[in-house]
Amino acid sequence: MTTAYTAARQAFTDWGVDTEQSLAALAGIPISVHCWQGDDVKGFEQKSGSAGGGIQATGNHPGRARTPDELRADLEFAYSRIPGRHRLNLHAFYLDTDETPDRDAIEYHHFAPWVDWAKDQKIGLDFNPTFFAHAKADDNLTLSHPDKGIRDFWIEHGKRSREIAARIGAELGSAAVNNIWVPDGSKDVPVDRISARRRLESSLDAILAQPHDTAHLLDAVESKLFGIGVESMTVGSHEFYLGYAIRKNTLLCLDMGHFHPTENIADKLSSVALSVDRLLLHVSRPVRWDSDHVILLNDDILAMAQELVFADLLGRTHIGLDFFDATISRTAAWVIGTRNMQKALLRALLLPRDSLKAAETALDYTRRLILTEELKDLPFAAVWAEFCARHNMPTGRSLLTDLTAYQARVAARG
Ligand SMILES: C[C@H](O)[C@H](O)[C@@H](O)C(=O)CO
Ligand SMILES: [Mn+2]
Repeated sequence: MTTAYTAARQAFTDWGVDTEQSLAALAGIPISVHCWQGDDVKGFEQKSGSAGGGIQATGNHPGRARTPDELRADLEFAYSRIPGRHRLNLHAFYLDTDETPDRDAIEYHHFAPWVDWAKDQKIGLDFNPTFFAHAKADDNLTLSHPDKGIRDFWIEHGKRSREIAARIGAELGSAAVNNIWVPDGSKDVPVDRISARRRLESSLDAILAQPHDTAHLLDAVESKLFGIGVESMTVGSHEFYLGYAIRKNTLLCLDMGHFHPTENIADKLSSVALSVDRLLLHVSRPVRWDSDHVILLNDDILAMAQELVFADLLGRTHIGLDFFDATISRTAAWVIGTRNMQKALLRALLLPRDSLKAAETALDYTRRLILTEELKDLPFAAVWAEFCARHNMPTGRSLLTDLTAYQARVAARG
């Protein structure tokens, strides 16, 4: 225990906060790290083609992972510099096999090497069907496509993804969150929105018809506002999926890049939490659009973490990350982004929430303001440093050295 932590512990104790309790709570919060930051959302199918679907990884920093083994090596390094025990969020087009199944023919054995690896790493796995980066998604329509043949192809992909995710959850003894996001939308103003939305709803119903043990599989649906090439209408809008999640009892995925730039996503948590049982977050940082920038320890992330803690939502929220920056080291992006989410959660856990809530309940907004501003000077960093020390994790210059050295080792990949 460092002297800085001892002093910090006393400072928080003076505010009625037990830092040991906060550290223990943080250690129990898994973050689902997204595989697709490691290779710029390209996947490992033996097919060409960009991500499409209105998402875009920009940049060409050397060192992109090109194979499952390279991606797992990068992930192992990243997890070795992130305190705590976490999860991997895997997309269906990251299959690890010499076979070349089409999306409607994927099977569990195509992902078994990932499950074996997750067992060795003692991490959980989450899953995502991949409804983009495929010729049958070139119209930016999949589950809502007017052509039944195309819808049936994607429905089969969705069904198989659930089967695979459920098997993964059973194998690892930890429910896999299977998150459905489709890029469906239109570049220009449509004239028949409701038909597209009825087709999407019907396709989702077909995918979700097969019941699964929620100890193995948790179904999530992810809304969006727009994408590149689908600027005028997204079939799976927030309103569509909020209603769908309530009626079908699925998780609702809120991605921080999927709303108008002025919207406060943290504010949505307590509202949707009154109607849906469980939530999935894609913590991201939009810059002018859904640009998927690496998250900073900024007000948006701090507000998200504070809502999770103050509204007591940690127990029913799965925290996933979603950003892909190809202009920097991809392993550094994972490490910095995940640690920033942890820092934000720790800061929220270290706040005297009862005192803050009491001031608000008493309508004593002066006291609330004095508290919120004075509390910003508390020694949060010393408690974070203690958390890292207890997990034998580097900070500051030694973290910089480690991240730089690893990137130098993979840069030769080109
Ligand atoms: C790769 C993911 O499915 C994708 O990022 C999705 O979650 C999303 O946010 C699309 O904008
Ligand atoms: Mn997302």
